[in-house]
Amino acid sequence: MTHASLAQRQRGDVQVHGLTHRFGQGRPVLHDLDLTIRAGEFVALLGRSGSGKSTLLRMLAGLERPTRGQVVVPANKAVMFQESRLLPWMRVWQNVALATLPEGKADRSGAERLLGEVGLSHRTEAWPLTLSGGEAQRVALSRALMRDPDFIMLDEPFGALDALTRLQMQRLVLRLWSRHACSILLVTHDVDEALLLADRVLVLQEGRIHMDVPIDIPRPRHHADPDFEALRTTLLNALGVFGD
Ligand SMILES: Nc1ncnc2c1ncn2[C@@H]1O[C@H](COP(=O)(O)OP(=O)(O)OP(=O)(O)O)[C@@H](O)[C@H]1O
Repeated sequence: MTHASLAQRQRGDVQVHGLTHRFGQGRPVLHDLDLTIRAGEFVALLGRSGSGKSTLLRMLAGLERPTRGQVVVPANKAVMFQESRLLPWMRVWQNVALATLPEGKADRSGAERLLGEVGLSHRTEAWPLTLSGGEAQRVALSRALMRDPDFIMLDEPFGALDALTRLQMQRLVLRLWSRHACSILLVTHDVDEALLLADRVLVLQEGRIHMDVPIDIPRPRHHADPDFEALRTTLLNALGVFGD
């Protein structure tokens, strides 16, 4: 292996080999899955409800151990969920700075800088319960970025937001991704969201990768672009939407 490719792997490749998982004695939820996410790549994971998306994300996040197989993930990683999971008794900046506490000190200026990046400079002193849903997710994004992670996992991060806020958040994620040069795995139910954001879209079906589609449309992307529409049809077909 060359120095360059070794450095790249150390910086952030995610590698999954032969991953199989079952809960208890049930049938496998993930079947012998292989997957690579290259450093800096933005991958979206689509799949019908119950196809195993969150289970795969939890394995990558180290929250669940696979029944069988190998998972190699950068040590410096972060996860963000559909709920912001902020601590209500801490101010916004403290919730963000909390991510650095394992290193021993609360980095207030780092937290405030990131809150500025997500457009919340004016809310650093606020209590989480006074935030809108979109603001709370911006705080959660800042917290995820606090330790300058190589790999971020986003599990339906905008699923609970209204359509307009969701569009704003999608644009924000793209900006943050290009600025912070990390890899991202986005779990979503939203085909358009996957197509707007990702370099590559994976379709998970009953625990297997049924489709792996590179999205070669230049950014910024538009819903009405014919290539976008063609890929939307392909992905909706793969999800079985037209078969119901
Ligand atoms: N802790 C658990 N114990 C038993 N079964 C589980 C557990 N977690 C998930 N499952 C099962 O594993 C399968 C995959 O679940 P998972 O949550 O990964 O799907 P998903 O694709 O993320 O679904 P959704 O889009 O609805 O969130 C489902 O059949 C689910 O019932």
